[in-house]
Amino acid sequence: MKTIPVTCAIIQFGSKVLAIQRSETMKLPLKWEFAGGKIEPGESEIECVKREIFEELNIHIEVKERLNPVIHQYPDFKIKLIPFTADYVSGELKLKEHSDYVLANKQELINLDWAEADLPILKEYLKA
Ligand SMILES: Nc1nc2c([nH]c(=O)n2[C@H]2C[C@H](O)[C@@H](COP(=O)(O)OP(=O)(O)OP(=O)(O)O)O2)c(=O)[nH]1
Repeated sequence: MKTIPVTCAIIQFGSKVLAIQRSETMKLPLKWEFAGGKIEPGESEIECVKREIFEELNIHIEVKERLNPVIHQYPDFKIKLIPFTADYVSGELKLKEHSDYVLANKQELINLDWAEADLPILKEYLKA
C-alpha cells in the first residue's frame, strides 16, 4: 500500500496550542488532529504546511522546528505524518472544514480523542 505524505503543524498561540476536530463526514470522523494535509506534487513540506493552514484556518504561521515523522497504518490507508512546531502570526481563525477547535494548555492536550498517528507526535512535543 502506498504511503501518503502529510504535514501538520503544532501551532502555538503564546502558551496555548491549537488542536482541531475532524468533521463527521471526513475520514477519521470527530478525531482531533493538528492542522495540515497532503503534500502536493512539487511542493516542499514547509510550503505544504503553510498552505494547508491558510486553507483550513485562514491564518498565517511561522514554522519553527521539524519533529520526527510518524508512519502509521490505518485499516484502509497509510500515512507519513510530518510534524512542525509553529507560531501563530496573523489572521482571524476561521474553521473551513473542521467541526471544532480548542486552544489548550500543553497538559490538557492529552485528554482529547486524537487520530492515532498523532499520539507519538504529541508525546515527543510534550517531552520537550
Ligand atoms: N492534517 C492532518 N491529517 C492527519 C493528522 N493525523 C492523521 O492521522 N491524519 C490523516 C487524516 C487524513 O486521512 C490524512 C490527511 O489528509 P487530509 O487532511 O488532506 O485528508 P482528508 O481526509 O481531508 O482528505 P481526503 O483523504 O478526503 O482527500 O492524514 C493530523 O494531525 N493532521
